[in-house]
Amino acid sequence: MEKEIDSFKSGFAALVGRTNVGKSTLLNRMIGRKIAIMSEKVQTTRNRILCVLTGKEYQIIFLDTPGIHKPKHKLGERLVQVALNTLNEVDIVLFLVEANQRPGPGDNYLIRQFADLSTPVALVINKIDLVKREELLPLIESYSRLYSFSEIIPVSALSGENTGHLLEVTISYLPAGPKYYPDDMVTDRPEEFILAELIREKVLSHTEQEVPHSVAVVIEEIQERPNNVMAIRAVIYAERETQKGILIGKGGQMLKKIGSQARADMEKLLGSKIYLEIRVKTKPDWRNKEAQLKNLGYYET
Ligand SMILES: Nc1nc2c(ncn2[C@@H]2O[C@H](COP(=O)(O)OP(=O)(O)OP(=O)(O)O)[C@@H](O)[C@H]2O)c(=O)[nH]1
Repeated sequence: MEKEIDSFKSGFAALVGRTNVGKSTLLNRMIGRKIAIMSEKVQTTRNRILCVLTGKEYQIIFLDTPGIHKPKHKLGERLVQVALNTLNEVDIVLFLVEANQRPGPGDNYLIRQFADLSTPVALVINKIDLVKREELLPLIESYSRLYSFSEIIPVSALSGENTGHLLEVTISYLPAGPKYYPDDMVTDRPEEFILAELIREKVLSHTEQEVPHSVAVVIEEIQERPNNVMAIRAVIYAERETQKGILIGKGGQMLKKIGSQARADMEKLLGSKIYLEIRVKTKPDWRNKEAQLKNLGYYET
């Protein structure tokens, strides 16, 4: 195909993969800025995060789909649906797997969803820094037996190895198109979402067991004040009183820690001085109540 230097290319790329394969890390690596939430614990990306990467001749809109997994409750079902709908709307699906793991039931489940897709799917083998080169070939072979991938690209999101190539390949799948977003636009998620995710990230990294996944964060108010100051009010919703207690901590210590670390990240991201006020409330069993899910912003149209 002849390269059309004059034409601008733009389109959508969906990042798909089991939880913890490194989607957020890869997205952040490609965008060059901390947008997606990162955590050691699984299932942290609940919402679809959209990032925009604009180059001289291209614009890629990345959709970071929520970790697809077998749904256990209503929130889970909804997440799977959102993720699958996304795949039909994009120009390329980047299917992320880990170099240090054989294809498992989670991957098979995802690959089965690809069967009805007309979108090209690229197999992106992440975390190649964790394995020896010679281990890659058998892994590629076993994935190739499961699906006919349009591309196979080994990368390390952590070190950045081969992520430039991944970028080039992604661009090659974009159609000629307009610049949808201004150059300086990195994400079209409402600011609230990213701010809430920064708080939830701190909750996840400081709490254990059943607390993290039953927590939702809502930004109630963002107020711009003089001298580049922003005042932000947030609520952390827990399912039970005991969890609320853990989140507040002895003498408010835990909440203080969560707050000051989230604030530091917010200041970095927004370049403003931040006044952050966080309260903790309980909303019993919110995960199974559709109306409450809607209130908490988990339903997208
Ligand atoms: N060694 C190594 N670790 C990586 C690499 N990419 C990501 N990780 C680590 O893998 C873990 C999960 O990464 P995330 O980016 O949070 O994964 P995710 O797929 O977004 O996870 P969810 O949000 O749960 O879907 C983190 O501890 C990352 O530091 C890589 O290329 N090499």
